[in-house]
Amino acid sequence: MNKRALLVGITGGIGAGKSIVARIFTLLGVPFYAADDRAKVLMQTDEALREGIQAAFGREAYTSAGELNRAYLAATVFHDEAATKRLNGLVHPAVGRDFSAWSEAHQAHPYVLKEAALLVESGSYKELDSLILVKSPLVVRINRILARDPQRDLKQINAIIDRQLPDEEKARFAEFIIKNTDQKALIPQVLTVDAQLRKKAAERISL
Ligand SMILES: CC(C)(COP(=O)(O)OP(=O)(O)OC[C@H]1O[C@@H](n2cnc3c(N)ncnc32)[C@H](O)[C@@H]1O)[C@@H](O)C(=O)NCCC(=O)NCCS
Ligand SMILES: Nc1ncnc2c1ncn2[C@@H]1O[C@H](COP(=O)(O)OP(=O)(O)OP(=O)(O)O)[C@@H](O)[C@H]1O
Repeated sequence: MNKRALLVGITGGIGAGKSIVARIFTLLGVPFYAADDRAKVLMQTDEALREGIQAAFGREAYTSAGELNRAYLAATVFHDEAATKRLNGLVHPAVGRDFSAWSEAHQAHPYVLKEAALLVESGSYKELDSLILVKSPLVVRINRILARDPQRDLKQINAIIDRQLPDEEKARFAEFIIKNTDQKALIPQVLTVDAQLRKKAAERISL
């Protein structure tokens, strides 16, 4: 008998709508781990990680007040594939450890959700039981990010897109696809996926 909560990933390219979809799951009572947000907290609070980031990217990676200098890091890494890889190599292991501890504390639920832009790229989807891909047309994503992130220009958004796998590649690893376009309502799609995941979790327990 396996009573462990299913580990479910939710991924998608920049601006696809992962966070908005994840918020609907949280309204259904599903525990939710926002890896991109946790990454920033860990970059701030994990001393070994801070030192690694400063050694790789210089003292400017943190402000004089000790805050993570996101604008500097974004400008430094996203236009440079090797630099992005170096940052990922420092941050992703710390996030992996943090997620393991978090998911251990939520075992009583049928399933938990881990949201991250890079679940496929980082290979961490292999440690999950299921993957949801949130998809939106590229032009819609770009316009949403231009509206959401005034600090980012089109050049930086395109650089970020270049650092991520295209949806067609990600879709090969996804069990569920949620389409976030103006043509398709999100809530019914989330309800369908939630019902299927609860069924999958219940079937595992009865095995
Ligand atoms: C470089 C940082 C500080 C820039 O912060 P900023 O607030 O400007 O951007 P934000 O984090 O909101 O990222 C914007 C979008 O870029 C994409 N993105 C973020 N990190 C990466 C990355 N390493 N590679 C490719 N795309 C990325 C995501 O779609 C994300 O939503 C930040 O993105 C970061 O710390 N990235 C490394 C951590 C990471 O890999 N996070 C993602 C998975 S855990
Ligand atoms: N269906 C929608 N209708 C209206 N606005 C939307 C819709 N989906 C997403 N948005 C808006 O588009 C922006 C991007 O969505 P969201 O932050 O959920 O994307 P994300 O995939 O989490 O992006 P990132 O990878 O950058 O974190 C947000 O401002 C969000 O409110």
